[in-house]
Amino acid sequence: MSANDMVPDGFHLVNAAPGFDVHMGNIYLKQVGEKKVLGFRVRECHLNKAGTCHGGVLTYLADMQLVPLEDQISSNNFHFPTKNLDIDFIAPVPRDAWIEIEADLVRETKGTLYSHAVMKVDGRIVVRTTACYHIAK
Ligand SMILES: CC(C)(COP(=O)(O)OP(=O)(O)OC[C@H]1O[C@@H](n2cnc3c(N)ncnc32)[C@H](O)[C@@H]1OP(=O)(O)O)[C@@H](O)C(=O)NCCC(=O)NCCSC(=O)Cc1ccccc1
Repeated sequence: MSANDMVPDGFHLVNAAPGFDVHMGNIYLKQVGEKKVLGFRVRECHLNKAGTCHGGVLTYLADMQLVPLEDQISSNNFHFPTKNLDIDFIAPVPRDAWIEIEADLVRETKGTLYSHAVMKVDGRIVVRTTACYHIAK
C-alpha cells in the first residue's frame, strides 16, 4: 500500500450496495463528535480528460450525502429516491486526493428530506451541494 492509498485514522469502510456502487470504489465513514463524515480517495479511474476528478464521480458522491445522516432520519424507509440534486464544482480535485464530505440534514417533512453538504480536500471546500429526497408512504 502506498502513502496515496492510506485511509486516514478513524475511517471505516461502508459496505457497497450491489450494482453501480461496486464500480465507484470504497467509501469510508468516520464519527467526528456528534456527526459522521464520509471519506473517498480519488483514483486514476475517477479522472476526466483534464486529469482531475470527473464531475460525474463528484455528483455520485454528492448523492451519498444521506449516508452520514442516517442516524438523524426518523423515517424507517431504507431507500430515499433523489428528487433534486444541485452541485457547485468550486475547485478541481486532483488525483490521489482524499475527499471528506460533511453533510447536514436541514429538515425532514412528511414527504421530503432536505440536506446540504460540502466536500473538502485538505480542509478547503471543493464542492457544495444541496439535495431533496423523497420519503415514500
Ligand atoms: C476554474 C473554475 C471553473 C472557476 O474558478 P473561479 O471561480 O474563477 O475561481 P478561482 O480561479 O479562484 O478558482 C477557485 C479554486 O479553484 C482552484 N483552481 C482553479 N483552477 C485550477 C487549476 N487549473 N488547477 C488547480 N486548481 C485550480 C483555485 O486555486 C481556487 O482554489 P483555492 O481557493 O486555491 O482553494 C473553478 O471553479 C474550478 O476549477 N472548479 C472545478 C471544476 C471541476 O473540477 N469540475 C468537475 C470536472 S468537469 C467534468 O468532469 C464534466 C462533468 C460534470 C458533471 C457531470 C459529468 C461531467
